Amino acid sequence: MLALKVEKVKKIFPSLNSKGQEVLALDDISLEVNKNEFYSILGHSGCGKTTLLNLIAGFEVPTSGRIECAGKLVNGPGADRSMVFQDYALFPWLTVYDNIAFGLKIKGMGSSEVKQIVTRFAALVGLSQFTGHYPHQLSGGMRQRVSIARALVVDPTVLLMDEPFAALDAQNRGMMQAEMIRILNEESKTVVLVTHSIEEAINLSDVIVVMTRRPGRVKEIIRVPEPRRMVEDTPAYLEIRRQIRDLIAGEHDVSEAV
Ligand SMILES: Nc1ncnc2c1ncn2[C@@H]1O[C@H](COP(=O)(O)OP(=O)(O)OP(=O)(O)O)[C@@H](O)[C@H]1O
Repeated sequence: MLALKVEKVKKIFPSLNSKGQEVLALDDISLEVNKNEFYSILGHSGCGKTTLLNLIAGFEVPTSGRIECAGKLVNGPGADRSMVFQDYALFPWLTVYDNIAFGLKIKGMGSSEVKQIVTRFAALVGLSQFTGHYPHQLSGGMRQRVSIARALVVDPTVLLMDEPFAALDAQNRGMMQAEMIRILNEESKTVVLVTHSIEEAINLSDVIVVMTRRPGRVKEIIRVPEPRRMVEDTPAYLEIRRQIRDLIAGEHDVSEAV
């Protein structure tokens, strides 16, 4: 079953400068993401990865083409798509409990049901002991777990993640990748992740989309042979990493505008 369909999407941004040049950010992007598949988007800086996520989230509108989530046309933000941001975007004045509960309360859910769901997801991300803490009392990795729990409680059709672990040091980053695999094993989800890390994409994904430089187009779609079970430094791992590195390195640095 298709969770997400991106069909021939183009995005042109109006000029930000006095020269009046519009920016063709994305061109002819088509993707079909099945339920419970994990997609990663890789590509050079400025190729439109965040723009693609923002279009799927409904924060931006495509110039042409269409996006469907579970068969429904995306025409604005919705609870069927939640986003995890690099900078966590937590509410600093709310406790971990209230940050996680936020989307449920907005839906008007009663407090006993909210408590049941928040307790379950706080445990899922390993924060049961910290529900009374405020974000400033947590490490970066813990804040990102709150952000992931907050995104998951509303049971989105698609979880969108924009470089969620980029602000973490290498050790925490590795830990969060392992956590993500554990969470997805317990709570199957359709995910679209934007990352700059080839290794992160290989470790987490079923499918890796390599984009061209701007205007961002789909350059190659690669299926990971053993999703979430690839062992680093084995020949299969090194081969897929080489393939992706070559694809990205093969993109020349030419700026284009329309
Ligand atoms: N609101 C906007 N108005 C004008 N141009 C924009 C806007 N948002 C993005 N762009 C341009 O669109 C292109 C794609 O930007 P985007 O942030 O999606 O790239 P990215 O691949 O996510 O980059 P990075 O990896 O550096 O985060 C860039 O040239 C950017 O300057």
